Amino acid sequence: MSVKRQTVQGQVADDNPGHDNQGFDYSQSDLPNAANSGRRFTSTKSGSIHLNQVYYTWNDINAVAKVEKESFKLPCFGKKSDIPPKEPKQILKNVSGIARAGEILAIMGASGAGKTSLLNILTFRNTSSLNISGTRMVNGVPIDAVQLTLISAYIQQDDIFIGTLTPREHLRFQALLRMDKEFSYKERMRKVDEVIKEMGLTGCADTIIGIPGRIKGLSGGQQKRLSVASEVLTDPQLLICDEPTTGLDSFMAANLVKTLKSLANKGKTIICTIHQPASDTFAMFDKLLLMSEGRVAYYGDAKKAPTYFSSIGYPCPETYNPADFYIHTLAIRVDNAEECLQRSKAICDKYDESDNAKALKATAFSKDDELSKALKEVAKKRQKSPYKASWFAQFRACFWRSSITVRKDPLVLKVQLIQTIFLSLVIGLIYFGQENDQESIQNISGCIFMIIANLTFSSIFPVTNVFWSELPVFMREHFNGMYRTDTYYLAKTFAELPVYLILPAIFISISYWMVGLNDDIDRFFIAVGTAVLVANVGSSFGYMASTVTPSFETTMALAPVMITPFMLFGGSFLNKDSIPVYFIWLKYLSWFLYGNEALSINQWKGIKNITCEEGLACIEDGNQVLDSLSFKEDNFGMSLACLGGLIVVTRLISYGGLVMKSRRSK
Ligand SMILES: Nc1ncnc2c1ncn2[C@@H]1O[C@H](COP(=O)(O)OP(=O)(O)OP(=O)(O)O)[C@@H](O)[C@H]1O
Repeated sequence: MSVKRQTVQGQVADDNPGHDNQGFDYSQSDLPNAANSGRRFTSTKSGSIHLNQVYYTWNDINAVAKVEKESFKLPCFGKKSDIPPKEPKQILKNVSGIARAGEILAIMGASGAGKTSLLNILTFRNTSSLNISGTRMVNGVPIDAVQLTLISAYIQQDDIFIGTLTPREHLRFQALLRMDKEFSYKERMRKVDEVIKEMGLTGCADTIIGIPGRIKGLSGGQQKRLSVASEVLTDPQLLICDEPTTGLDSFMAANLVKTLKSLANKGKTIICTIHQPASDTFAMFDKLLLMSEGRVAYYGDAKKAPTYFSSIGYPCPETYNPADFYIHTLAIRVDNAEECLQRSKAICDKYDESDNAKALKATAFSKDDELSKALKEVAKKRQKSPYKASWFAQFRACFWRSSITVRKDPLVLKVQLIQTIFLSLVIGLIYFGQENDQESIQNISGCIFMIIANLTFSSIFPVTNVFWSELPVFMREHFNGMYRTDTYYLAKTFAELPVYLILPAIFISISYWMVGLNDDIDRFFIAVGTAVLVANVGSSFGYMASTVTPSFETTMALAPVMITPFMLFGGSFLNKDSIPVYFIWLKYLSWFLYGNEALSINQWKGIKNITCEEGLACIEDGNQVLDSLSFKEDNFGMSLACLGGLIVVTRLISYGGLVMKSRRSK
């Protein structure tokens, strides 16, 4: 059979290698060359490029794990000695392949074959620990990480969403931030509706996505389709999926691959790694790249793989799922490693000599200077600012999404509201109906401490929970250039503000009158204002503790330890003037102290004639109460200002922590 083969600079040569080429053949008209007529790509002012067809090729990819020089200290001399470096490990060896428009290429192999490493290299992600050589080209143009992101979408294995949104809300948010500036709001919303239909999400478009273990929502298959839908919104011509069917049952997996197939049929180029697909799923793949021990064991037409394996002495039994057969044949079993390694080597050597490998090597594109220039120009723009939406548009979209979370996440509003009402009633009942007498002095002091402690704890822990559950979403979206850290953080702060205004107000409104605190209405409103400030210091402290610690567990372990000194030096357990000199700095950071001082002044200022039983040493008026606590009336304004200052400082530290977290993830 005559095979038309693409040669360097786009000339076509007739080639008859003597037997059927087992994998693929390209004719010149198949490949998007500069010589082809018509527009091959379009670029927009806002920094996007759209290729009509994407052919992604990679040639002779070699990857070697970087060897870190280790050293140890000799125990007696404290001198560092070098340990001889380990042998560098070759992860990938001369891996070549091509993913072409209109097809799904499946990358398969046993565990440890090198699939993830290859996908990481193809997507320019997580490769800092590898030394890489070889070329990666799109339509014959060598590309870098930024250029690849201009024309491709990467669907990661784990689906990460804000679980309180519905798919429609999620897609709207994506459309607002990821579609080009040229699209109007109406067009974006129309596109969202189109994608919902295209991805088969109509039935669940307005169902909550769900949070595992907390809120029941979409099935695994629906979530995966939503991940694909989020990427399809921007109409990328190349879709790279990391194990899209993992965690799905065979029916859902087949459904998902069907969706990918329909995208391929529209001219998109699809690459996916896949773990042991069922036979009906496998049948939908166009091309197959089988890997073993970091080498290519087969590249070519998926349907022709059985013939190829038969021709090299490994016929797939008729009743066997071909995918299982290839993986078993190429797997390195621990109990029989030597034989498996030899078999893997023999199969990969045979592939290297095969017509497929030769045809792949000979495939070349004519130089497309125009595309190369356009990619460079657009990438340069994107490097300057990766964001498609303006600062204000980012803020608006993030604010909109955070407001939905505030409204719908039970942890943010419902649970906190119930908690607030319950705790304020408990405090109200414990300290119910205080009179203007000697006993009330101690009781009110305890009540004020309880109010501050409750406002603090009920603000810190919900913030911490929500922050850590949202962090992966923020990391991924920020990494993908959807929004800046400051817009996200500011929008979130403003969206949550009503919660930290309303809940402390409810708390004080209930407990204040039950306890019988100062009945001057102005004093009540001042107490509400002070409580709002304390609750906001609490929530800001929650953000700070979360952003400066490395994990949720660490935050939960350290937050109480961090709060305790501020609580101890809050003026309730230890008189303000008795704080040891070496801890004095802590009192200036204690919102317990500022809150206590402000609420105590608000309560006792101007109170005369506190009832006293005859013959006992009594505190006679409010001023004496304040003196006994070492609080000064003049400090009232300063205490409120310090609470405000603490909010600003802790928010700024939290922002810094978030910036550091987002930088580390890159
Ligand atoms: N940075 C690295 N340093 C050292 N070894 C590495 C590194 N990255 C990958 N490897 C090794 O390379 C081999 C291939 O790993 P890779 O994760 O690519 O395999 P895989 O086919 O994706 O496997 P799985 O299906 O189990 O995820 C493994 O033996 C792995 O331990």
